[in-house]
Amino acid sequence: MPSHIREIGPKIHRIACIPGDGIGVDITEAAIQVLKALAKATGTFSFDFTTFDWSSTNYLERGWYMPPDGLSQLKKFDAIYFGAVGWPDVPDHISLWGLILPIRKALNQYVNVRPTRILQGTKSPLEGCKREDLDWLIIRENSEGEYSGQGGTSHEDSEHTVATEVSIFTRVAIERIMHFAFKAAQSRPRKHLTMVTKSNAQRHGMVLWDKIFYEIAPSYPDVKTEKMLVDAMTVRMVLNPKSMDTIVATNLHADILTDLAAALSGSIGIAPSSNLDPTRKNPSMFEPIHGSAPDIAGKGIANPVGAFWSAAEMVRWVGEEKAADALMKAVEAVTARGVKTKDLGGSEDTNGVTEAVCRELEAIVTEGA
Ligand SMILES: NC(=O)c1ccc[n+]([C@@H]2O[C@H](COP(=O)([O-])OP(=O)(O)OC[C@H]3O[C@@H](n4cnc5c(N)ncnc54)[C@H](O)[C@@H]3O)[C@@H](O)[C@H]2O)c1
Ligand SMILES: O=C(O)[C@H](O)[C@@H](O)C(=O)O
Ligand SMILES: [K+]
Ligand SMILES: [Mn+2]
Repeated sequence: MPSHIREIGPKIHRIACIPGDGIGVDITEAAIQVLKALAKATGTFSFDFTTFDWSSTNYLERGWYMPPDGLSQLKKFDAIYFGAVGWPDVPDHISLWGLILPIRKALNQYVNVRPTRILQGTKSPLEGCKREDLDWLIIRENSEGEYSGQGGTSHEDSEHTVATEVSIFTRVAIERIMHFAFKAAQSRPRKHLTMVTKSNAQRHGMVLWDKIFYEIAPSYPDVKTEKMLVDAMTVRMVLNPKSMDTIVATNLHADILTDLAAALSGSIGIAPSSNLDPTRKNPSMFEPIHGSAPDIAGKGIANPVGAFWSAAEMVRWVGEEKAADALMKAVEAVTARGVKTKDLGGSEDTNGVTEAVCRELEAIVTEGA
């Protein structure tokens, strides 16, 4: 189209979908259904979905997860929606390093944003924990640390086997994640940032991590800061959830803490994540934090709420704030009515929850128009 001709009609957001494996497929399908309903109800934008069949099943047949130009194909999209990768017949390090990790790294998605809340009509397994007592935003370093992929194995299959798994911490990556975390903390009412570390035992990388946190803190004088060792952090999350707000942690620490956070908020099935390239030079990627759940795959019972919440974050990232709010409102209206999957104590299946959210969306958007 010549540049002087303005595009007419609703805005189109081009989304790459990678359902992957197991329940990744079920929940991506559910998310696409809900996103289509959202676009239809608002009438002001639409999605153009392209699905990529990059999965463990196809890896076993083809010998690759992504084709050689896979990453450059993804770069053409406005955002990426991801299900889950990993299946028992492929070693987990092959699947993770074949698909999700190269995308996060090559597309410079150096932040992983993982919010935790207790949704309406659901409850925490913690006795007496009210909805307002647990509201966290966990900022995960998403490019290096324990996930740098450095190391190797020598003398394999012998009694002298040596394997190293080297964590890498760079000033550049620590500075950018800390700035992101401080800004995130600043944007929330409590303006409180907890830095998670293990600098008592890990005396190089983690010490640099702490040092840069304290170097950067004075640039955000309105943010209250504190430091927590990761082991003590697990105790505090369980015993005193109310005492925390925004949290910044390394790649591995935040991976583990966010599964715990999800469980404390009711279920791993509700937790969303955004793999962001804050520079916006590359598309960002949105996925629930859970994996492919082989134990429940193919049964149609996976909780799609984490997938919908991730989809809402994607909608917000591409600039449709009002639509993102409407989607979350619809999800919570549905959970509030008790329309929930088994992991949340309900009796609905994936499809039942998905259709309820689609119906709710129409009502909410019409009401708000
Ligand atoms: N980003 C990713 O794609 C990602 C994330 C985590 C794990 N994995 C991979 O997934 C595979 C399985 O890993 P795992 O079993 O450790 O973790 P998992 O998150 O897949 O499952 C853990 C438990 O939570 C339950 N669960 C997860 N999501 C649910 C949902 N939406 N609704 C209801 N219950 C749900 C599962 O049934 C299981 O009992 C492995 O291959 C792993 O490497 C991938
Ligand atoms: O990053 C990881 O460890 C896995 O992809 C998964 O566990 C996740 O949390 O994204
Ligand atoms: K996932
Ligand atoms: Mn994880």
